[in-house]
Amino acid sequence: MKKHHVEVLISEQDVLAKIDQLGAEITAFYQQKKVDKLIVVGLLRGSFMFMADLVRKIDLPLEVEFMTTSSYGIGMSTNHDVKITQDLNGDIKGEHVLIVEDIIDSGYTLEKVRKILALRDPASLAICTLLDKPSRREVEVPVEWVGFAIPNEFVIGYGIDYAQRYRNLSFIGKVILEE
Ligand SMILES: O=P(O)(O)OC[C@H]1O[C@H](OP(=O)(O)OP(=O)(O)O)[C@H](O)[C@@H]1O
Ligand SMILES: Nc1nc2[nH]cnc2c(=O)[nH]1
Ligand SMILES: [Mg+2]
Repeated sequence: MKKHHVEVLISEQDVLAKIDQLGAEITAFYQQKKVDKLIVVGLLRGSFMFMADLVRKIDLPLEVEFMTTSSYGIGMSTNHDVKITQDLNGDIKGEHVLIVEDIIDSGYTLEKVRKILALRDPASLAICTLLDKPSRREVEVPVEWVGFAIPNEFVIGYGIDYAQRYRNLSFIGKVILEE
């Protein structure tokens, strides 16, 4: 870990207000489609906190699943080699699936997960990400719900790490490198 400090980018209050809004939009969308059950898939580890708060704001019958992906290791850049280190437990054929992610940056993680899950024939597949860094995109991925579009800063907190630290912060911060 390089010498650095952390500044607040999005406050806890703003994060929680956005999640209220996302939960209401997601609920209305699937109610309108008369979906009777949703499978919400969180991508570990980054999405664990967002997932926990978001599902409490989705007022639909749902099941929770997790998949573990990894591409950033201990540094600040992706190696583009996204690994699925733990798969879903259940079958999603014929199910309505919502993928929940903390951040989309290059797009490689969500592109891979979206492709893999689409091959399993779900009834529908959608993505909700809390953060989006559009200026960093290297591969295009359709994303149905975005919480905040953010500038090209290395962010941490609210589940997101720098070398595995800071996941426990309640706000989204940015890492400022020193020297
Ligand atoms: O759009 P991309 O460039 O693929 O980057 C986004 C992904 O990178 C981070 O995960 P990471 O692989 O670091 O693992 P983690 O979720 O365990 O922190 C983040 O949580 C996203 O999953
Ligand atoms: N911690 C962290 N992981 C990321 N993965 C992709 N973008 C980011 C980022 O800004 N911060
Ligand atoms: Mg991740």
